[in-house]
Amino acid sequence: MAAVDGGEVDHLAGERATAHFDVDAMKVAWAGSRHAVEVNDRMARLVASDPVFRKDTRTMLSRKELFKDTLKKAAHAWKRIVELRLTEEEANLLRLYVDQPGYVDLHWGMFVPAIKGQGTEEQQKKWVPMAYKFQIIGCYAQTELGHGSNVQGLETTATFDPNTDEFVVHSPTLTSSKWWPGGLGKASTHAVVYARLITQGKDYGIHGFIVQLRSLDDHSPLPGITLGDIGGKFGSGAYNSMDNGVLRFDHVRIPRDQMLMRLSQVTREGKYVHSDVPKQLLYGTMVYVRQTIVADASKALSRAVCIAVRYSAIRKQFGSQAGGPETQVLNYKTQQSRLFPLLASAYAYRFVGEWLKWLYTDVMQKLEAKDYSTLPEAHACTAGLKSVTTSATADAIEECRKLCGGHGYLNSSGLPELFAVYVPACTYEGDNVVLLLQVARFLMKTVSQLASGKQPVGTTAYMGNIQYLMQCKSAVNTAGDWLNPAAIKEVFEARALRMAVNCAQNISKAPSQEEGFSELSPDLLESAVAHVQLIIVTKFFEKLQQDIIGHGVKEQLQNLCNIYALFLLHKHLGDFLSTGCITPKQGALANEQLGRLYAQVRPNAVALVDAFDYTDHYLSSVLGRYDGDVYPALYAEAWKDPLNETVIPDGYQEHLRPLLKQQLKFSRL
Ligand SMILES: CCCCC/C=C\C/C=C\C/C=C\C=C\C(=O)SCCNC(=O)CCNC(=O)[C@H](O)C(C)(C)COP(=O)(O)OP(=O)(O)OC[C@H]1O[C@@H](n2cnc3c(N)ncnc32)[C@H](O)[C@@H]1OP(=O)(O)O
Ligand SMILES: Cc1cc2nc3c(=O)[nH]c(=O)nc-3n(C[C@H](O)[C@H](O)[C@H](O)COP(=O)(O)OP(=O)(O)OC[C@H]3O[C@@H](n4cnc5c(N)ncnc54)[C@H](O)[C@@H]3O)c2cc1C
Repeated sequence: MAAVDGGEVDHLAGERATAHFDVDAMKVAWAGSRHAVEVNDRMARLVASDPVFRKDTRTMLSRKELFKDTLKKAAHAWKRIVELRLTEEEANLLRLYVDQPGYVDLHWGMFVPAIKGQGTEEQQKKWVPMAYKFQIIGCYAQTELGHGSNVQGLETTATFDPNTDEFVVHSPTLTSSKWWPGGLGKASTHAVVYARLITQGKDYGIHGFIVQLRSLDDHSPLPGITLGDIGGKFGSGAYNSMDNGVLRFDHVRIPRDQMLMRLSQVTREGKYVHSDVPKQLLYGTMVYVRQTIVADASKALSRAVCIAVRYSAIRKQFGSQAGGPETQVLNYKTQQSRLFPLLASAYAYRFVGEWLKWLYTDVMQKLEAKDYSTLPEAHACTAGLKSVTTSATADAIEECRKLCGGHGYLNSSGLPELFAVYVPACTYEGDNVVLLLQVARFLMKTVSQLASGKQPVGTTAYMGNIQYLMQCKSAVNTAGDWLNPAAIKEVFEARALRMAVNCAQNISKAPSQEEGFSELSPDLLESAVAHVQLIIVTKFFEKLQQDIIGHGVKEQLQNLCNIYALFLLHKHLGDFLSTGCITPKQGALANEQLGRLYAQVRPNAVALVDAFDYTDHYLSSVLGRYDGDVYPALYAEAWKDPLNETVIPDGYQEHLRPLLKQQLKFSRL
């Protein structure tokens, strides 16, 4: 302890020695089980030890080289999966640790789930085995040039022709071109295409269809199909490994049985039949993926935080008196107050992601039993958590870059690429603002039902306590009182409910519900965020109620949970004050307690990021190396840049030499 506070520990081994908890047990808490630690570790090492999966020069490749490299890695990964007879769990992890976005993400992540979720048993029997053996490659073609968020506004048509028992898929306008689907540009042979179903002259809205795009013999586009890549994207390397595509149909015919018919059918005669299931199940694949994106947020955030914490323990600046050692930047209170809430958020998102996976599985089981009652909550939770965790994670990765100073801006820090790959998560699978407005809509509905005496359940159950929560005053009197979970939960519940009720009251004053919703939408966003943050805080507390084993593990998690909650309270102090949930004095006490908690985390910080159990290969950061040997690695990495392949740069003879020889002179000189 003294060594850390005194700034004498100058390498990571020393940092690890100051930890007050059992790191191996924390690895289990983080991964979910001992089995999960073992399989994660095995797959990460398998990838790290395979030269085909190297990624240290990735940011120096041209787009074409990068794409070819992605194809190579995907094929090699598949070869290893088959050779080693990996289970589905192992195969998913292997792909995760390959860590290069590519067509396989959409094939496994959306194409297969769309067929499983929306196809009949017969359709699943036909298509899923082909997809599982990679005899076909699929993508998810929903978004168009003119519409992404407004799914009901899509323009592609699928018109039933009873004469031939086929659908005719067509792109009637430029804006109806499919635009963005990952894997579509160059790799996919098939797509699940979302189009307006038209039969017997009537438009029945958006439905899914399986459409073959490319020949299975030579990969050329099938007649009537125009397709390609939509062009380079943000950042070097990064998401440019993905072939996001454009696709147009010119009266392309597909058999009737390639309409995904689990939710509704078109008969041989062309009659439209809708099963008695909610039509929102059409959006089921998006709900599934949003749930996986929350788990991904904790992965991305923990990677960035791992890099920033380790480097902050190595990096020293100032503080040297009379030749004494300088201070580790991790010892600066400002560095701690920026970094430790992000560390706490990584753990918070991990646990809420775990819970969301449970919720999703539970909802799916209920749907199988034709109980659709929990669908709105599943939608609100997945949409809200996707939105809040991805926005915060994107901001946090950028903050970690800044926390690493100048070196954080180098590609070799791993942070620029991580940011560029991650930031579109705020947009794909639903723009974060659009999704929060869905949560707000759900909250307004719940509030309006309170008057009729309907008891809210699940994550809105707290709203049932409206009499108390609308008028309660926090009893916090000292900084230490903020360590009481009940005190924290109460103010988070009161804030969320009061914000929702304020919005509902203001909407009710508008000429119409719709106008009120639109006018109040900025406030509704904040109300939705307050509700989602309450869910995250609550699920962290619930995690602490579980059986957590290992010396000191629970105590560390308690600290992180309190940091997460009190950091939010500090950041959104305006909400808590304006709704009268706390007084300014109580706000100041929360901040005081935060400072104390940071001091408790400090000696454990490096061990807390070690518990993520990331290999150096997965982190791909010279700053985040496990051994902390940062400077030689930074120095060596610079020499790998193609610019350093020659001492004299290309272009010297044409452009530098003439300049230096002053053959071009200003006439006035
Ligand atoms: C392991 C591998 C993983 C692979 C992928 C992993 C990570 C991602 C990696 C890379 C990215 C790769 C892929 C990206 C893919 C995509 O982006 S696919 C395209 C995604 N597109 C969207 O998300 C579009 C967003 N828009 C919408 O979801 C809807 O259009 C919207 C909900 C905004 C509005 O729909 P609309 O029908 O107009 O709705 P209403 O507002 O009128 O609502 C009608 C009622 O339906 C309820 N509802 C809406 N959505 C859902 C839903 N998903 N589930 C259940 N219910 C839903 C809504 O609440 C309304 O209910 P009430 O009438 O109020 O009761
Ligand atoms: C990297 C990446 C991968 C993708 N992969 C796929 C894929 O595989 N398959 C696929 O089908 N699609 C894919 N997409 C498309 C993606 O799903 C859409 O881009 C996303 O849903 C957002 O829709 P949009 O582009 O139409 O945004 P827009 O809706 O046009 O958003 C523009 C702005 O308008 C605002 N806005 C829109 N509607 C409202 C509203 N009602 N109220 C207030 N503000 C609003 C938004 O907040 C945003 O600020 C991908 C996108 C990206 C970036």
